[in-house]
Amino acid sequence: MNSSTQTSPPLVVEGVCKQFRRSQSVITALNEVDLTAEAGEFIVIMGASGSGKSTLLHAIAGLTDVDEGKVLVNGQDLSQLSDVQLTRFRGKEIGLVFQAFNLISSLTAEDNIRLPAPSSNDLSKRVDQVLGRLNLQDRRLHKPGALSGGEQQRVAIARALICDPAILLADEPTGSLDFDAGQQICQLLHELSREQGRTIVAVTHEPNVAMWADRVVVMRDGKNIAEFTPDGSRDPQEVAMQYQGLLRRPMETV
Ligand SMILES: Nc1ncnc2c1ncn2[C@@H]1O[C@H](COP(=O)(O)OP(=O)(O)OP(=O)(O)O)[C@@H](O)[C@H]1O
Repeated sequence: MNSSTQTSPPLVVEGVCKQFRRSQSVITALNEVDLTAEAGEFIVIMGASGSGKSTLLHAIAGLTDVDEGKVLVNGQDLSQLSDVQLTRFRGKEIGLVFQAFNLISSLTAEDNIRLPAPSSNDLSKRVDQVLGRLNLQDRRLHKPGALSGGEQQRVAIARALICDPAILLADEPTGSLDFDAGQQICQLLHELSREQGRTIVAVTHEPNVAMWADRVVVMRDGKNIAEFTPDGSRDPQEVAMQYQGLLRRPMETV
């Protein structure tokens, strides 16, 4: 681990570029993206389809190599790690949550949560803590098929938190949920960032999700062109107006 671990922000993205080659064409998915996230910040990334949101999240998770620039998590430059080191580092420092939950259907909620954690003397205590915090104690022995969508996503978040990662990344975390369940997940992410000083970065299309963020980063054509701070009124229309206003501004003024 890098010696600057103690003082570095949990997440620094510096000048990251990523292109994909498709037969004759080259697609610029990320174009010199810079982003710093502090401990306890809940950041939401919004942008039109194809603007590079998922590619950025994957680059932060070390799931996608970048062509230029670097991603530092807790001071560690991901590009300096071998594949084995990166897998180990990701398991410890980066929690991942997906739209489709990605739980193992044959395992109970408790065993899904336990899965990524190396066995240790205090693992059972940690599992109990996480189950308790996510209000899942009475669901611990249920398999995913016997859980609601919101409960499944809470299990997925518990699994992402079990190793106490520096950052939690969520790709459309409410995309498979109805409105109420989605709002509960947003509130939970908001509370986790506050209570635990956890840095959370979520990708979404929905103003209903973005309104819970400390900071909304707006992406267009692979570039984070602007950002704004929701005013705390939890008004999705207000967030949608701010977002659309920034998105419509000509490139030279943003
Ligand atoms: N593996 C890949 N191979 C080729 N092109 C890709 C690949 N992944 C992403 N792209 C392209 O890169 C651009 C950015 O894609 P990305 O998935 O990051 O956008 P997004 O903002 O997350 O979109 P959406 O909201 O639809 O999920 C798009 O033009 C996409 O087609």
